[in-house]
Amino acid sequence: MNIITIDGPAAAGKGTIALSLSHLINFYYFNTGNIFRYIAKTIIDEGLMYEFLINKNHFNLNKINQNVVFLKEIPDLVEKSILIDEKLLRTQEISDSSSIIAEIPQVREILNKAMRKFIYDMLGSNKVVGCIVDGRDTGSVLFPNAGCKIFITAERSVRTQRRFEQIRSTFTEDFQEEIKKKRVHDSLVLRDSRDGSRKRDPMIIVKDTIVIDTSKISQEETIEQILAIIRIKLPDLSKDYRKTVNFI
Ligand SMILES: Nc1ncnc2c1ncn2[C@@H]1O[C@H](COP(=O)(O)OP(=O)(O)OP(=O)(O)O)[C@@H](O)[C@H]1O
Ligand SMILES: Nc1ccn([C@@H]2O[C@H](COP(=O)(O)O)[C@@H](O)[C@H]2O)c(=O)n1
Repeated sequence: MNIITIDGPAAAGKGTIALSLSHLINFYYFNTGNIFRYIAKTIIDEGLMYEFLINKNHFNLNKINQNVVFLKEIPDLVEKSILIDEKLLRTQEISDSSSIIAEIPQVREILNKAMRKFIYDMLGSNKVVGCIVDGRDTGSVLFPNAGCKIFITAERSVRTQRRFEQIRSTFTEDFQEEIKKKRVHDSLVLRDSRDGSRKRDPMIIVKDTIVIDTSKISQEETIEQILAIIRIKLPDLSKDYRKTVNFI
């Protein structure tokens, strides 16, 4: 199956690498984390986060139905999360909240179904050669039959530094929160812990996955390594793309 999954902990570089790679091999790129972030933003915007926190396992998802038609129009939800300005989803508050929301089995069930359908429809439409999907459980749960599974990681201190610099450089003053490295670090620790220990679909490395530690290598080197893996894992694709300079 022409699906490449890239999983890994927060700020490991999944999104950056997946996006560059998608341009190089002409795959559609889908960031599953943005879906969880979009739900978190909606719950926060509706003023329901407190209620969600104190009532986590019994939170009535229909409560946010009025504005996002959460349960009725799931495909719409995926579309909406794609269309939204990504900067709005990248605040510290949303990062933290999304991993809390992602612990709820009902949320995962609904979103997994919608995301799978979206990607299969995309592949079935023949508009794209393949899809790159990144997240935490894309190789283990979402697309266990993916042709190529990568797990990108990096030491926590490296990830903290990368995220800190990313926030500082990306956000305009309007979105700028008071950024403290300790806050960024603490948030990563918490998210890693929640994502790795939740009962439903935790972040794990399944056996047919190739792990790349990017702590000491550049983005370019990481991409080179992944292209080499793709050549082996998706040989038919490399045949189709023999003429594509970057892929040979
Ligand atoms: N060798 C590297 N590989 C990947 N990203 C790197 C590397 N060096 C620096 N970065 C930077 O690290 C930052 C974090 O990357 P990115 O946002 O892609 O992480 P992520 O794993 O998708 O995070 P999250 O899961 O929290 O969304 C980016 O600013 C990226 O440019
Ligand atoms: N497949 C996924 C993707 C994401 N999550 C949760 O969403 C949070 C935000 O994701 P980012 O990739 O944008 O950082 C993340 O911390 C996870 O809790 C998930 O559970 N499964």
